[in-house]
Amino acid sequence: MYAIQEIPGRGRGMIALETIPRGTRILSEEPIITSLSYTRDLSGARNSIFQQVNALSDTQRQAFFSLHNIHPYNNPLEQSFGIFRSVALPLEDSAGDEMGGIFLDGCRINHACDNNAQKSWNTSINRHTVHALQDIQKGEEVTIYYFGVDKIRADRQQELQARFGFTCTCRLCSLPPAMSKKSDQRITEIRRLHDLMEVFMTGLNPPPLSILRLFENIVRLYNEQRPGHPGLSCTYFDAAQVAITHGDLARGRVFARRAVEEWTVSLGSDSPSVIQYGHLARDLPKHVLYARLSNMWKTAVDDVPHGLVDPSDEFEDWLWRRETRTQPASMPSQQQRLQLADLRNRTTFPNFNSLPHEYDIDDNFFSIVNNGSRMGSSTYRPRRHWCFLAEITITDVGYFVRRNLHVTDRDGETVLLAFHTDGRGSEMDPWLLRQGYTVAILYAEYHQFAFSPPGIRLEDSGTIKIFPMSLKELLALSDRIQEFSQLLDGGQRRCHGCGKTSTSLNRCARCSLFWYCDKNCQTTGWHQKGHKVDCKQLKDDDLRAMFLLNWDSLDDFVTFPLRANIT
Ligand SMILES: C[S@@+](CC[C@H](N)C(=O)[O-])C[C@H]1O[C@@H](n2cnc3c(N)ncnc32)[C@H](O)[C@@H]1O
Repeated sequence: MYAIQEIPGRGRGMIALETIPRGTRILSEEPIITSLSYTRDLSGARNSIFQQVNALSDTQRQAFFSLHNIHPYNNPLEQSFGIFRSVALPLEDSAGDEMGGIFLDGCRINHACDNNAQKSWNTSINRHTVHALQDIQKGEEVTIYYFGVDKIRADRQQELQARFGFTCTCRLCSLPPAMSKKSDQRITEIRRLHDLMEVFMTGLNPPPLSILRLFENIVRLYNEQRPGHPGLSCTYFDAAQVAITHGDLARGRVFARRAVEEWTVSLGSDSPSVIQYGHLARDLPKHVLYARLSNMWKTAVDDVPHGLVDPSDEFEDWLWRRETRTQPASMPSQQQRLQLADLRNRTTFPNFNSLPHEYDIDDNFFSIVNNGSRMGSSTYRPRRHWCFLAEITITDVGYFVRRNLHVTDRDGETVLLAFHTDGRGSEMDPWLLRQGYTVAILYAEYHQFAFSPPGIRLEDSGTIKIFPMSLKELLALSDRIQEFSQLLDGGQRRCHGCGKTSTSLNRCARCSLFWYCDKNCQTTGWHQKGHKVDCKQLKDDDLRAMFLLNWDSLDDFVTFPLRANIT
């Protein structure tokens, strides 16, 4: 499959003698010399290596002494140690201790930052393996990545020079500056998301949707960096764990299978990861983490929506629990304009994870003006109004510089709401800053804080309103308004007292949103159907305006008090 050959400017290297398909095991090799870490016992390691060299056959010893050595030496003992330090590859002994080893072919493989093969020590078979990460063409050099994690170009160059004595000229290192910068940005972003994940994971009950979003972004960045990136397997596996800890066996199985597929390609079907997790993917309900944190995402293993094929955009939407994309808002018809807002409408009242990201132009919320190109001087403006609704769950998250709250949306996602307003939150009525009350934030955006998980950075106190009721109560009120206040076909409405529909009902003189046949029905509505409470709440002009505003068309931004914006 391969030959070890001289390659101009790189010493010797491994060349494919035929096309090697992705996932092929190119090499499976035992070490001829091993040593524990020499930093602990330098002279012991040096002597042990030299003894092993002397015990090799003549052919092997000759092959060993022809290996690459970047260290100066005066005698065969120093030479042996220099070679070992220059080219040894990591392995584990049977006790799990980390060691280094010499592999006559494995140690000939050169580095590329966009390597086409993956090296690994396989503890199931005690061999060093190399697998093709992509199809490798006949005559192409087989390359591996000398580091453990992705690094930006400058760091790679500096470390390859310092540790291995060469300047890398691979495709990734030779990209034009703009593309190289983009690649570095992706690598930095992947690292940042991994760090963020660590922060999340140390929390007591990390918000699962936010974590899933993190993994989704990491997978996207890996794929943009290069398809089949070896980091994908662990990310899919982490996503599987999040799904199953919340009872979602269907997605857990898809993620686990993807992880196992990627590991099979890069490590082989006999690798410990594939053996252990392949079994897990087949028997998820028995996993120790199953529903460990909650059962809020409960699904059975086969609960994949009917008709969805993997891969397809719809399948990915389902898998990553993406809010289904809504149609861009168009001008509402006269009939629609007469409709009262439904606070359960997810386009107008999105949950946290469906909010536009502050640096993203989301077609659902923004449209381009000036007809210019996206890169040019054109600007964007919201195409509709939207409002984030969430219940205050913690009122005193750090009081020192500004007021910070924790709020929870209707999907159970808890996020930080940080007051970056002029008064840093002091302009809020303290009586309203209570656990269990509901915040409404106009034009809220998904903000990535530097030192805490994503949340909402509130800049304008005119865009927030707190209603003294729980989110559940607010949504229930919205449901009643949908049922009893909407104009039905033929100009009818439904009586809130007796439920009959008619064209000649009288409306409540106080709130003007509920309709009744007569005094009797109004008394029934007031005392038996809760209108006494609703009507009192609806005295707040802003609450009434939430239902009356035409959210679908935007002439100008609106702020609280909203009443002024109702025509
Ligand atoms: C493990 S050895 C690889 C085999 C080596 N080329 C040989 O002739 O035995 C590592 C050394 O190979 C060379 N090397 C590896 N990757 C290289 C690359 N992309 N460009 C230039 N030299 C490289 C460097 O001298 C490095 O110290």
